[in-house]
Amino acid sequence: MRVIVTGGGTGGHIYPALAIARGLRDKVQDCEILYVGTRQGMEAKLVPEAGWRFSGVSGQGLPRKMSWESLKTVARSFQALWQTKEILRHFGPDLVVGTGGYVSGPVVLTAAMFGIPTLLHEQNALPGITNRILARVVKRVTVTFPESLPRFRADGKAVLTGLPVRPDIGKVSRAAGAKHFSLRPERLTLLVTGGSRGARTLNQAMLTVLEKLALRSEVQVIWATGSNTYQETLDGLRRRGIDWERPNWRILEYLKDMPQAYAAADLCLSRAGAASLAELMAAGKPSVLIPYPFAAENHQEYNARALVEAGAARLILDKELTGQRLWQEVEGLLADRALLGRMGAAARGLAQPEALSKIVDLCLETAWK
Ligand SMILES: CC(=O)N[C@H]1[C@@H](OP(=O)(O)OP(=O)(O)OC[C@H]2O[C@@H](n3ccc(=O)[nH]c3=O)[C@H](O)[C@@H]2O)O[C@H](CO)[C@@H](O)[C@@H]1O
Repeated sequence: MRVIVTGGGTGGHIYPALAIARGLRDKVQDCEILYVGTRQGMEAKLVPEAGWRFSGVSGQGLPRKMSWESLKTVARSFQALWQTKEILRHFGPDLVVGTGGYVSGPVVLTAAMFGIPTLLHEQNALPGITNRILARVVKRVTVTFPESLPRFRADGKAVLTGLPVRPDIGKVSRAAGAKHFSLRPERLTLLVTGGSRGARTLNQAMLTVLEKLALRSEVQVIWATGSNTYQETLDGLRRRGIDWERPNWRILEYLKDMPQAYAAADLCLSRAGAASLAELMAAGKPSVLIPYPFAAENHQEYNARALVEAGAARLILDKELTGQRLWQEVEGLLADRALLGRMGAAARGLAQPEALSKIVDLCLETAWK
């Protein structure tokens, strides 16, 4: 069986696509997978590094206002359609799976036009623009939240599956996770990520948290600042006179090894993108969530509420986030291991461990029926 998976722009579209690729390869003997992304997107680096075959097409998100620059973008989009046609002709897929983000558009659309079976996955309760348009031409749509079903349901294509996470998330032992980062498994560990691109406000607030934690060597920290704000974050630490190169702190641009990072963590501080939340549930980790306030229709806050209501997470709104407020929450939670345990169990209770196998089964059904 030959499958093209496509999705890009941010980790929230890329990792579900990689999870589906892995699920298909594990289930189907001789399954050949090709990942198609843009040459500029995060996927161009992440996907080959994860060991998958990758083909890049031109293009980036479509502009909202017309300008000379945006005309060039439209031209690149036509180029992407042409390049996609060539990729489809050479690879000859039995199925094309799209997980959203700009690149999904030309790839899934062209495949559908050639009569190749197509399946989409939607991560958010409010479907993104690419998936809303593509839903009209694909054979199947799989969704994370029941609330998005009515937006696709008219022709009965949409199925509730949950969000597929990388199969090793939640399967790595604490000892192996800590060892991976050369940390000590018996010590309390804080994991901090601002989604796949980092979060400036969270990074700012973290400076105060680290100022406090600098006095507590028994707490370990793994913090991915995001590539764009790594340097300014280190400058911020320097300005506050905080020596960040410590044996118990790992401050990095990006974590390629989230399964190990979750395994090592006792408490996670995070944005509330749909993939991050599904992973927190799969790993059974307590969290403090700071939703990105400018996500379409404030969907990150909506995403976060389910965990908060189940007692799995605490919520801090971005506009209320200060270093002091974050420290208050972190200090209180780190002091109560029993509470962390209950929150972690509540998170695990929300996980949808069958999401990946449901999607893989639907992929096979879509390709072969
Ligand atoms: C600002 C914005 O609109 N963000 C959207 C974007 O977020 P974003 O791309 O940040 O997506 P998520 O938070 O859902 O997922 C981030 C992914 O990146 C991974 N990761 C992150 C940091 C790191 O150092 N290493 C790493 O591997 C996480 O494990 C996760 O798999 O897509 C999500 C899914 O469509 C949406 O719900 C978010 O609202």
